[in-house]
Amino acid sequence: MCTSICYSPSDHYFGRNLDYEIAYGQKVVIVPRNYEFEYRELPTQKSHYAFIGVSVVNDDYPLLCDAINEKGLGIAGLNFQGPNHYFPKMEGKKNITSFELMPYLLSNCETTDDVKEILADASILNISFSDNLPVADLHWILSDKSGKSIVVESTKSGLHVYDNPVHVLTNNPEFPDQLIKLSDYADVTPHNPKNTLVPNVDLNLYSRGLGTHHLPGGMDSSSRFVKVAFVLSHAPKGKDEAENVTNYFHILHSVEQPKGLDEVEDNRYEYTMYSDCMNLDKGILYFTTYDNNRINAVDMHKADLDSKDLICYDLFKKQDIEYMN
Ligand SMILES: C[C@H](CCC(=O)NCCS(=O)(=O)O)[C@H]1CC[C@H]2[C@@H]3[C@H](O)C[C@@H]4C[C@H](O)CC[C@]4(C)[C@H]3C[C@H](O)[C@]12C
Repeated sequence: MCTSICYSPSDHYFGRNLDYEIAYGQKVVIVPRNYEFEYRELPTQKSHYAFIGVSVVNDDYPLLCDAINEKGLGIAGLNFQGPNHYFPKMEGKKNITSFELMPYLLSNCETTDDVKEILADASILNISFSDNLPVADLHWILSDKSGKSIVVESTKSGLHVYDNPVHVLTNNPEFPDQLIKLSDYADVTPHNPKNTLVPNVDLNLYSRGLGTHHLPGGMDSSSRFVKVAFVLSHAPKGKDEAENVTNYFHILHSVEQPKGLDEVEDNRYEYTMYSDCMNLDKGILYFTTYDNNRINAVDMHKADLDSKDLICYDLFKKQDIEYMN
């Protein structure tokens, strides 16, 4: 399972929990403006907007998991196995493979409105990056620094772009169905509940937090969608960058998966491998990993963004405990 959010207290903070059981050797990667992109069915691009994200690098190609560009547009790919459907090459359409979608949009768009325009005549092409890598069944959340979010899904009925008023995405089912399920929890509240059950009886509200009694807590996609939408929508605004980044990670970590709870096959468990937080306004990527709770950061504007070569930083680190005595 994975969860992605955009939190907008003043600046806009975008990112995700990547929950899975297979490590692909992801790194933090900066793709500078003059790194050349060759597409399968679109013209080669010698220069474009720069971006930063988490990526697998294969044959010097950035296979992105999530990233933001220098104009403040963010995108993350989350598993969507089942409803997902990609297409063979279609005449009269922009044919974009699933692994090209992120670099193509980040290279060419500043806002989610630009993305809607560019995808109006697009189709996702069913081609893998190489014979030894499977096609990833994904849907995508995109957010921009004006505070808008959208979701892109390719299903048998075609390519769909939905406005995302809750700024949250998890996995199945399709996005409109996830939104509908929020109604089942419309009365969940941070306040202690009013007794409307037996108003004539003086109930002993025996605990704090009873307004969240019905909030789901499962690892499944729908439960995480509802829980993180609630946590995000009630999150406080911090007074500075450090406070906002701290708030952001508390929101995402409210739906993180510890090892041992989500068995995907005998004795093999999905867990939250990393969580990232990308400031869309400042171009800084913050991250924590399963084994390292410290918040690490990479600022894209401190790198040479006019370079032609990928710039990589380690993502997975050892635990870093500050012993006090
Ligand atoms: C597994 C990741 C999604 C995490 C997620 O949504 N988990 C929920 C699982 S489930 O619903 O409960 O089954 C996805 C997100 C981005 C994906 C990667 C990116 O698409 C980049 C390449 C694309 C290649 O085709 C496959 C390797 C790959 C490196 C992908 C591996 C894997 O599919 C990733 C890492």
